[in-house]
Amino acid sequence: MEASLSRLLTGLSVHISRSDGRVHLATVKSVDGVKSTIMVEWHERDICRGKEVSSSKNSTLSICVCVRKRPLNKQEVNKKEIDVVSVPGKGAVLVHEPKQKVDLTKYLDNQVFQFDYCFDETSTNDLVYRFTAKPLVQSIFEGAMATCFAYGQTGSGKTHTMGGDFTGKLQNSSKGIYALAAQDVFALLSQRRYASLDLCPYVSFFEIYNGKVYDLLNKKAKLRVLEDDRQQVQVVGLQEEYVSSAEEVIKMIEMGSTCRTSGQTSANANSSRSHAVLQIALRCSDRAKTLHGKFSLVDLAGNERGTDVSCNDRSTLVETAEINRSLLALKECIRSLGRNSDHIPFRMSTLTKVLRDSFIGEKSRTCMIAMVSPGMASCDYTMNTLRYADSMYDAISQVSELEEKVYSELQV
Ligand SMILES: Nc1ncnc2c1ncn2[C@@H]1O[C@H](COP(=O)(O)OP(=O)(O)OP(=O)(O)O)[C@@H](O)[C@H]1O
Repeated sequence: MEASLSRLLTGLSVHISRSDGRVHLATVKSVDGVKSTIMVEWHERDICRGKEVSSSKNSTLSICVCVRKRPLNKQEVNKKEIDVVSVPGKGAVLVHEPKQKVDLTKYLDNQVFQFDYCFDETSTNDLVYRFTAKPLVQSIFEGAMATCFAYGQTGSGKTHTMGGDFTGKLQNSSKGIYALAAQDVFALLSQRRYASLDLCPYVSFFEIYNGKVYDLLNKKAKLRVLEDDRQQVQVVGLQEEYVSSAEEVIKMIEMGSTCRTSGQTSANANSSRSHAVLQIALRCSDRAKTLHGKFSLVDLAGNERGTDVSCNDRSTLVETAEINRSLLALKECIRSLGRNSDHIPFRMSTLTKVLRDSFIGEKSRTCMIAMVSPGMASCDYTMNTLRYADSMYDAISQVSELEEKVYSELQV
């Protein structure tokens, strides 16, 4: 993990603020993952200066787009699949796309994409969490509506990243972003600076399948989505349970995930056709339980459905159309958010409707983690995933430099 972290950050240019107000452009020289510190160097009146500073400050960015590459799995290794994805560092990802010239000679077309962060196959969930969802947890204590999406083709690692590891039907959720976020919510709740807010955490967990909402904490009850005349969207009857520990949240995730997959012929195939949404809401302890901040963590449906036109039975076509619509709507909403547009097209799909809070207001914070499979057989899907993420990254005009996001708040 330390090696990955170091590769990700070393060489980056960062702005550091001195206590007297001066700001220097410095370079990250090394990273100490154990002490959570980084060594930075800068030039001051031609003299090279260095300082070890804490890297634990949070980002202030409103939208962050990242890529995570999973390792080749056993099957791919057995089939001697070629790894066509490289993550050289500094937010870049390369796809070595196999192509053929008119004279039939084969060659690799190297496609380069740039994102906020790219995580290679050695990166742990913990590392991915630190750079993606962790800064959003703090933001909900400051009143934000935060959302973290896992996007990608079936089998690319969305559930592994969000929900933790599955062995058969058993799930170990404690290592997924859902659980890591829940643990941090409870850690922050006990901090003195937030204790005075008297906030209570509540959890809901639901899935959206074919444009319908099902409550995963209430026996998969089918729920209606209504919008009132003040444009407030309500999922009528959604169970929202008070939680007193991260362990309780983990139990709910495991229970809800079982409910999500039970009764289906193929658990994985089903999960890839629905969007799962875990929400952690912080409410004031007043009578009305006023909403203070909310974190929505979304494990999206597999995006390959949207491009796969080979299957034409009716239910699959309906599913495909719905997934297409919702992923397109999501892209448009995030692009509009990134451009600070007045119009957010959240009514385009049930997914964006129920997440309306996430796309409006100044306090909205979003993170998209695009998962890619490394094998050559997945190359087209990988390219589609990266193009989708790239169109969001591209649209985020107010995105500041990578170094500013991570370090500009550092005080030396
Ligand atoms: N980064 C990773 N490191 C190790 N194993 C991984 C990683 N990502 C995914 N896997 C493994 O790959 C398999 C498929 O991953 P996962 O179920 O998370 O994919 P998915 O994108 O959620 O698929 P679906 O859309 O079908 O739900 C799982 O066995 C998972 O444990």
